[in-house]
Amino acid sequence: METLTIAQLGNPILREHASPLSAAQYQELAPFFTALQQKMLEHNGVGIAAPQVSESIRAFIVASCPNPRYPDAPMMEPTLMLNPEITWASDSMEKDWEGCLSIPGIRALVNRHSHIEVRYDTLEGKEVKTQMEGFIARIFQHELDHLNGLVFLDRAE
Ligand SMILES: O=C(NO)N[C@@H](Cc1ccccc1)C(=O)O
Ligand SMILES: [Zn+2]
Repeated sequence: METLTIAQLGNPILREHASPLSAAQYQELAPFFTALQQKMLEHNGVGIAAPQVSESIRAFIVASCPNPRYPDAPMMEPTLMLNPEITWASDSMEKDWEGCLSIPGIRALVNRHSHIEVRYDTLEGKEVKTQMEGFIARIFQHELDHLNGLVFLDRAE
């Protein structure tokens, strides 16, 4: 697999509806997911979606951590989420600043659900159901948008 490059806004791949993964694909994609996380870290990202490196599949990494781009971000273990879905979202919304590795140098205020319940599969094929709030819920919603051909500017207030 050649080195990954991050697609920039204007690249049609960012506007595609990404394809679901079959569980048979999970393990064979392990090297790709390692490269995806590395690419995110190289850019001080707190999340990254597969379509951003031109792989239109339903997978992303949520990896909130304090870094130069988001000094106040909460700490969490970087988590690979396969075939992720929101199963419940609060009526309450909150606005906060977002950026995107595909739209460098631009931040915008985006309204997101304050609390969500989600499901996703792990690389080992285990289904995880959990709830998220605040900045981590925000990152999840931002990444899920990428799987559906949306970017944060589409929702900027
Ligand atoms: O472009 C991506 N992910 O798609 N990375 C974003 C993730 C993100 C999402 C929501 C709020 C802040 C930041 C980043 O700036 O690290
Ligand atoms: Zn993004």
